[in-house]
Amino acid sequence: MRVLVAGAGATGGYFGGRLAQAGRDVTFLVRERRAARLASRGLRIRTPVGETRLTPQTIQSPAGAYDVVLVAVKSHALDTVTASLGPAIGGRTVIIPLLNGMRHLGTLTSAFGPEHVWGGLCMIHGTLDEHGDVVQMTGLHRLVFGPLDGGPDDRLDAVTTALTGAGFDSRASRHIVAEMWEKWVLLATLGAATTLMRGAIGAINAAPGGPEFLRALTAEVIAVATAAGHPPRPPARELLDATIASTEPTTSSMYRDLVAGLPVEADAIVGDLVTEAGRHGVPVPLLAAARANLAVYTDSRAT
Ligand SMILES: NC(=O)C1=CN([C@@H]2O[C@H](COP(=O)(O)OP(=O)(O)OC[C@H]3O[C@@H](n4cnc5c(N)ncnc54)[C@H](OP(=O)(O)O)[C@@H]3O)[C@@H](O)[C@H]2O)C=CC1
Ligand SMILES: CC(C)(CO)C(=O)C(=O)O
Repeated sequence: MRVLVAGAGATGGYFGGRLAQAGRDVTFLVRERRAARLASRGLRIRTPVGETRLTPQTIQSPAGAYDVVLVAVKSHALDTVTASLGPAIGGRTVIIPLLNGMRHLGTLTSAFGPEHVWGGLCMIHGTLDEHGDVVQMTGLHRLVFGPLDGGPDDRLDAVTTALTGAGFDSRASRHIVAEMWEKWVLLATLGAATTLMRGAIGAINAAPGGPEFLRALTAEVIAVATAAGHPPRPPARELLDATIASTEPTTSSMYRDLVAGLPVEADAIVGDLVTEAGRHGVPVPLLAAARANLAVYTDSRAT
């Protein structure tokens, strides 16, 4: 199976790199500067247990169809990458986005049709270092994917074979929309809390009023997801409760971006939940404050 990974950043570089390392036919769709960096340094992946260096196949525009396209760009790059993907999409191509939030499903489905777009999510604490090398900061590395309607799909077995057994946790799901919402709830809580408080979950829990703040924010996010028809199921609730109670320096990719002065996915991760809350009449003062905080940050970057 030919796999195209659009974006060779923290997530695309990690999961695409691991697939390539496992001998899968992987090509990265990258822009000029990233292509030059990958050509000179290779794709280096640093993990808590060691470092790998690969020589990745890269292209700057697709010239033919792929069987699987993993979309691994930030939400602000989605329109541009979507516009460039056309030639990569053949009759049976499956597009699996790794983006956080849900809005990208609409963008991809409008551009390519529902028959091509599956759901997907990844769990990793990843970043790029000053050399552009991929850094997996903890042992977490999970990929989940599946048809949006959960129904049978004659491409599922081949896609599953292509994306599993490559040195990270990976599985197909018949409930991918529920799993994406559950991940969104977790990530929005983490992202809103850490960016608003400018600190990790452990530091927030050590602050006076910090645990109460985290519990109140979590309750808001769960209330929105529940009103939208996607209440997190018990295992997701348990993970969320454990995450917000943590004393560890747990952060989110949005927090790491903010601290680095990079653009943040404010609308896709937090803003859309506030909009959803408004639609259902759910009061979300803390989430709204997190959205305002991110808007101030975004405006300050522009000036
Ligand atoms: N990092 C993490 O820990 C996690 C991130 N996520 C989610 O995954 C998604 C991707 O995030 P992440 O991998 O961290 O982001 P990164 O910023 O690390 O990587 C995104 C990559 O996309 C590339 N890109 C942007 N526009 C284009 C384009 N038009 N064509 C080709 N490549 C392009 C950028 O390359 P260039 O160098 O050219 O700018 C960059 O390398 C986000 O939605 C994020 O929320 C999910 C789980 C964990
Ligand atoms: C849930 C978490 C923290 C890990 O995958 C994440 O998705 C992120 O940091 O963007």
